[in-house]
Amino acid sequence: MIKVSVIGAKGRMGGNVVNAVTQADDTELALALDAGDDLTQVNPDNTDVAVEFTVPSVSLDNVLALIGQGVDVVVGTTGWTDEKLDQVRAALAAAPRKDQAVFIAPNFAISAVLADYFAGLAARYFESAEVVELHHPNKVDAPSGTAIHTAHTIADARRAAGLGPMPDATETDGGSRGQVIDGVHVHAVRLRGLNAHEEVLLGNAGEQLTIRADSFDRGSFMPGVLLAVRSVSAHPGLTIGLDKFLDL
Ligand SMILES: NC(=O)c1ccc[n+]([C@@H]2O[C@H](COP(=O)([O-])OP(=O)(O)OC[C@H]3O[C@@H](n4cnc5c(N)ncnc54)[C@H](O)[C@@H]3O)[C@@H](O)[C@H]2O)c1
Ligand SMILES: O=C(O)C1=N[C@H](C(=O)O)CCC1
Repeated sequence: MIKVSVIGAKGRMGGNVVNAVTQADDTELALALDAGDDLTQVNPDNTDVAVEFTVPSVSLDNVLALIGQGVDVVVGTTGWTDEKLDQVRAALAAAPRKDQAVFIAPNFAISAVLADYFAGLAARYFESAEVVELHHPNKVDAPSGTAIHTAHTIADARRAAGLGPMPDATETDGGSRGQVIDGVHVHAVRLRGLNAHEEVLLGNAGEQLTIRADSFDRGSFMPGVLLAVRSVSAHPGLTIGLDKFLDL
């Protein structure tokens, strides 16, 4: 049995992870912690893998503390920057165990992982590409971590193909053209009734390809979370993206 502690256990995602870990045959719930709880309770005696779903403002500190406690960590919280990732790598280099592992996924839903992958395959064939992400209005960050990741995926593919900037005659923009991430426009919608959705629009003269992923409920993330829990310890160091654990 894999002993799993959940950080952010009272949250929308953390609560689902508690249930998923309790119900799976090969995992058992160790500690369920939330804001105000002492993370030093989490240690290799009671925990193999800690799963962290909190808020972007606290996630880095939590992950650094968990690394220091000697456990492997699966992270779903958004808000990761290159600087924060470097701090995780440095902490892993100084970790109590030399084979310690941290896994971070912008999105654990197979539909979203594949949408990102397909966008990377398609991007080099199109003049234009934009990302629209649509989420529930309780989400605190915009654009979504998934959309930021997809924008970089598209930009990397365009660079590798030698594509230049996208056509765009816009001269005035009060914000309507969205946030530009790595040269890709990203638009965020917050709407009651939605959960987590992403559309990648790719255009050429006279044609369009749309790649869309919809997570209608948070259960859609749980197979990916469990896959990460089962896989993380075999991948020492920092790994980013569920595609690394899939045979794509
Ligand atoms: N990777 C994915 O597939 C995926 C899917 C859904 C959501 N998310 C991300 O996961 C994060 C959480 O989303 P949510 O909808 O569950 O949010 P939420 O607000 O429902 O839950 C966050 C929880 O974290 C707790 N928390 C706050 N500070 C804490 C601290 N210092 N220590 C421990 N717990 C603390 C809160 O009390 C709350 O219970 C967000 O960043 C969201 O974007 C990722
Ligand atoms: O509901 C959220 O919040 C989600 N956050 C992640 C993101 O920002 O990409 C994943 C999708 C759901």
